[in-house]
Amino acid sequence: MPAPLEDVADALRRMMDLLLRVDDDPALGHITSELHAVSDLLEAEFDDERPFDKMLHSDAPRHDPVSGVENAIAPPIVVEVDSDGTAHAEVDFGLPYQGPKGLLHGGISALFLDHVLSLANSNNRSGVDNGFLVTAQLSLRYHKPVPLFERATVSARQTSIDGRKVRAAGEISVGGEVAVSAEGLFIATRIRPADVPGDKGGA
Ligand SMILES: CCCCCCCC/C=C\CCCCCCCC(=O)SCCNC(=O)CCNC(=O)[C@H](O)C(C)(C)COP(=O)(O)OP(=O)(O)OC[C@H]1O[C@@H](n2cnc3c(N)ncnc32)[C@H](O)[C@@H]1OP(=O)(O)O
Repeated sequence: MPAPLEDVADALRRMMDLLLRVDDDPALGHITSELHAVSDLLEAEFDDERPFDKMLHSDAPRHDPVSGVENAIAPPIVVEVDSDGTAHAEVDFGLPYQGPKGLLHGGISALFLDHVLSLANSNNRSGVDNGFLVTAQLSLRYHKPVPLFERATVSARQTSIDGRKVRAAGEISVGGEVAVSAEGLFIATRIRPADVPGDKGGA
C-alpha cells in the first residue's frame, strides 16, 4: 500500500499534468491561493535535515527525479535489474517532460539514461573501489524523436570496469527502435559510503 508521502506526490503529479492542459481561466486565482494554503501547512511541518538525510540513508531511492516515489517530478519509473546485469524500465512520458511539441525534451532523455546507466552499474561493482559511483561523462546520440504518450523502454548495461572507472551503455527505444543511445563513464569517488556518518551504502 502506498505510503502517505507517495500519495501526496501522486496527487501533485496529477495537478502538474492538469496545469499543462488548462488555459488562462478566472478559477486560477482561487487555485493559486488554495495551493499556497496547502504549502503553508507543509512549511509548518518542514524539517530542514530530513530530505538530504533520507536520500543518503535509505536503501531505495525515494527522492530522485527519475525513480523517486516521493518526488512529483519523477514519473516515477521502476527499474529492474536482470541477472545478466541489464537494467530496464518502461515509461510513458507525459506533458511535464515535453520539449518540442508532442516530443520528449532531450535533456529529459539524458536524465533518464544517466539514471538507468547508473543502476546497471550498481549490480556489479566487483573490483571497483568502494566509493560512490558518479557520472563523469555522458555521451548521447539522438537518432529519432521520442513521442510523448507512447511506451518507451529505457535500458542499460555495464560495458567495462577499469579500476575506479566503470563504463555503461544504454538506449531509449520506442516500438523496438532505438531513439536515443548513450555511453557513460562513471568514477568511484575517493569518499566512500563508510566515510559518511550513518550511511548504509545505498547510493
Ligand atoms: C533496482 C535496483 C535498485 C538499486 C538501488 C541502488 C541505489 C541507487 C541510489 C540512488 C539512485 C542513483 C541516482 C543516480 C544518479 C545518477 C548519477 C549522478 O547523477 S552522479 C552526480 C553527477 N556527477 C558528479 O557530480 C561528479 C562530479 N565529479 C567528481 O566528483 C569528480 O570529478 C570525479 C569523482 C568524477 C573524479 O574526480 P577525482 O579527483 O576522484 O578523479 P581523478 O583521481 O582525477 O581521476 C581518476 C581517473 O578518472 C579520469 N577522469 C576523471 N574525471 C574524468 C572525466 N570527467 N572524464 C574522463 N575521465 C575522467 C582521470 O583522468 C583518471 O584517469 P586515470 O586513472 O589517470 O587513467
